[in-house]
Order: sequence, then C-alpha cells, then structure tokens
Amino acid sequence: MAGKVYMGGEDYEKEFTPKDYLTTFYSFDSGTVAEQEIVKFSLQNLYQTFSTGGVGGDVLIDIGSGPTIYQLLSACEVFREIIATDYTPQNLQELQKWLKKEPGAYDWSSIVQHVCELEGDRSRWQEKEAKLRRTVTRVLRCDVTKTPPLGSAQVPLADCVLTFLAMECACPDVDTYRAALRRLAGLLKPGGHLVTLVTLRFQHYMVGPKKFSGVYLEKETVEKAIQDAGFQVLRCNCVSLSYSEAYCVNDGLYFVVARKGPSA
Ligand SMILES: C[S@@+](CC[C@H](N)C(=O)[O-])C[C@H]1O[C@@H](n2cnc3c(N)ncnc32)[C@H](O)[C@@H]1O
Repeated sequence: MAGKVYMGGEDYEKEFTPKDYLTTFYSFDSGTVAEQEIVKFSLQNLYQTFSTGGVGGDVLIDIGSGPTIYQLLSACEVFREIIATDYTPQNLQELQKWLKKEPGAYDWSSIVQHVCELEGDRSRWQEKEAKLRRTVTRVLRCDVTKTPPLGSAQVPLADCVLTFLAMECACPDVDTYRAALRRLAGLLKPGGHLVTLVTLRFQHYMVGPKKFSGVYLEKETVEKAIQDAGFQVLRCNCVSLSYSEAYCVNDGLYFVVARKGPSA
C-alpha cells in the first residue's frame, strides 16, 4: 500500500523481499556510489577488527544477518563456527541458498574479491567462499525483542556477537534498543566482543517499493546503551557516510568494537 511504513517483526515476515534488498544495497561493482562506499567502509572495519584488531575465537553469532554474508567474510578466518540468525524466514532461506550453492543464489563474488584484496590475495576468492560455507554451521530464527533472542535454540556462549544494520530496524524506540543490547550481552562469554554497525539518525529505508522504519539514534545514545549493557568500548569509528536518499534516510554510520565486562 503506497505510503504505508512497516516496522517490526510481522511486517518483515510479510513484506521484506530479500532480492529487492540485496540489489539495492549490495550490487557493489554495478551499484550506486553511496551504497558502494558504505559496503567498503564496513568491509575495511571488519577486516581490521578480525585481523590486526585481534578479535577471534570459537563461536561468532551474527544477529539480524538478513540475506547477506558480506559481514562474515573476514570473521570466517578467525572463528571456528559462525551462527547466522535473523527474524525473517525468507532471509534465512536466501542465506541457505548461497550456503548450499543453490540455483538463484545471490552473486557475492565482487564483494568477496574485494575482501580478498584487502587480505592481500584477490585470486583466492573462491577459496574464501568455500571457507565461509564451511564455517557457517547454523542458520537460526532470532528476535532481539524477546528473551532469549534465539528462542529455544541451544547455543554455546559466544566469543563474539556481530550485528550490522539490524538493531535500529528491529527496535521501535531507544528503550527497546537498550534492552536488546542487554540480551545480546547475555549471548556472550565474559570478555567476549560485540562488533556492531549502526545507521545514525535513521528514519526509514526502502526494500523495493516498501518503506521500513526503525529507531532514530544519535552516536551518544548508542555509546551509552553499549556501556550500560555492560560493555567497554574498545574502538569506534563514526563517519558521515549516508545512503542514497531514495533508498535510506540516515545521517552517518557508527562502527563499534566493545568487550563484555566481567560483571555484565
Ligand atoms: C537492514 S537489514 C540488515 C541485514 C544485514 N545485517 C546487513 O548488514 O545488511 C535489517 C534486518 O533486521 C532483521 N530484523 C527485523 N526485526 C528483527 C528482530 N526483532 N530481531 C532480529 N532481527 C530483526 C530483518 O529481518 C532484517 O534482516
């Protein structure tokens, strides 16, 4: 329906079309400049975090994975197991299509090649894809507004929780966002890492013709919510990058690496 703004769980299940989302935001080589710059910013920070940044370990849980795998490409070199999660069943199906190399799966090769270039050898991109497929062991439903966020799934405490561009879409207000971060802290071992990218001053984004809203967050609100959830911020990178206005209305991006304190 023209003009309707979608928000939260049920709307995602009914209205979110993975392929529309992927072609708008992840066309990369053939896409729009603003979206390409944001993917490059994400990949550079993820590469740094999971290489010289020293974040690694046994299990990484990706919260709100959506239909995307770009956020896992550097992490798969330093984690034994990755668990991808999302609210929306059709996103999990899209992920499985790529993981199982099924017909119609999204072509991530230009982004995979970019990550391999960052890591020093662009030619190993097919090896990298195979490595990621081996490392993602589970694809689970999740709802960050519920306790526990992964429902009845039995998962070990993780060494890292990754969540990119999801929490601001999942939470209608700051209190829900703060509570959701505390739930993510509960998924981590003490000393475990939170790695997150948040769109600042987010108003809405388009998935095909559908408009989805979320919570409007300032940098300071994100930082305080992370600290109040029991994390110590180790590294942050706030930039004025914004999406093409036709696709998403935000003003800036905030990348944060934080560590769960002993008492959290
Ligand atoms: C903008 S997409 C981000 C996808 C991907 N992480 C990326 O970096 O492009 C937002 C995602 O949040 C998910 N989501 C919405 N509500 C959620 C909730 N309550 N719990 C977990 N995920 C949710 C949606 O299904 C969607 O995949």
